[in-house]
Amino acid sequence: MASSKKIGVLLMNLGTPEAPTPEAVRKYLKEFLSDRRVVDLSPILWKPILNGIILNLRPRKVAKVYQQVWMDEGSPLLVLGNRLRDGVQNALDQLEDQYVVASAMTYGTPNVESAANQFRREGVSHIFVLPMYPQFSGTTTAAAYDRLMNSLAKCPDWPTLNLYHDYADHPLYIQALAKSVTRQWEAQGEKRHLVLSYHGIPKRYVTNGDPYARRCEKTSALLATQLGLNEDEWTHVYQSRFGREEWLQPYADKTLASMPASGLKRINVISPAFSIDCIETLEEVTLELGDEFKHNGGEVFDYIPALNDTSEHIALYKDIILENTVAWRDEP
Ligand SMILES: C=CC1=C(C)c2cc3[nH]c(cc4nc(cc5[nH]c(cc1n2)c(C)c5CCC(=O)O)C(CCC(=O)O)=C4C)c(C)c3C=C
Ligand SMILES: [Fe+2]
Ligand SMILES: [Fe+2]
Repeated sequence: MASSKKIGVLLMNLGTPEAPTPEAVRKYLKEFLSDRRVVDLSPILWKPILNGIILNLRPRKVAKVYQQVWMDEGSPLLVLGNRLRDGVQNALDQLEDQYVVASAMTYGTPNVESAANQFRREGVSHIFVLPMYPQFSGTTTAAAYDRLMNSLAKCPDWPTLNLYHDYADHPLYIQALAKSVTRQWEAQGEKRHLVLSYHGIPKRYVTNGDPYARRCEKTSALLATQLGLNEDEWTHVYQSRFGREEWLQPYADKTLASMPASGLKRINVISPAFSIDCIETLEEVTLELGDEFKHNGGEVFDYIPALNDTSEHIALYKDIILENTVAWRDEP
């Protein structure tokens, strides 16, 4: 007999400003950049830099960038993330009426408290938490879990929880990325050198034990194998450097600037660390890195979109969810 137990699925992502305005961006950056998982410097050192310099200069500049990518319904990270959430809910509903899929951001809204209220209303007793980061990092996945635990710290009773680690090497994730690449190659009528550009983190974090770089390298190697690429047909880089210390290398901007001189003038760029397109992919990769490449002699640059709400992405999330909740489904 089918169980009547309700299982919650909590999709967690980073967070995004509520509006493309300097005020909203300031509020967002203040919360995000005050998290010591993200910037681990001593608050005595970091607070004056954050409050005195960054939060005075960056919001106006970054708000203009958000204005360039903003959608009618809101920030791309939120809008496209909601579409994926709805797609996953529909896919699960076709199997059984047992799952409630909600999304929450680590910073800003919707937050874990609003998701918890939805779960409570729907009688959810078991929650599978799926951070939307394919490669685990303390700066993202663990920060999401810190946020969840802080919320639960005030709770006298807990749901049963299953916290997912990551899916950097999940076969359906690699297949979904490969499908995106081949779809792009078919549409453009040629196969090009493939740049895999990941969001960076400070190199020191990896030296101190963050597995992120290792997980990114794993994804790249598996995708290259899946696509049958030789070593000289793909390049692994890190983008989004922030601040003065050394971040993971090779840097995307420097690498792309040097490619045309070595004969690589027609490229595709994919950003596997982003499950959903956002300011970092729509502006930093598509516009900034594209310009950098072309200013240095590059001829053709095309970004391959994130998996967003494609059927392959929905199938991947559905598979992860079903596999990790199988024991709960059959409980009386
Ligand atoms: C300052 C340190 C930062 C670390 C470490 C970092 C890690 C990290 N971030 C993502 C995913 C996203 N980052 C996004 C935006 C963003 N990231 C940083 C800084 C760090 N990220 C900043 C300051 C910003 C805001 C924009 C800016 O001011 O430049 C986003 C997009 C949010 C959006 O609204 O669109 C995502 C997603 C990963 C995966 C990661 C490490 C693994
Ligand atoms: Fe970031
Ligand atoms: Fe950036």
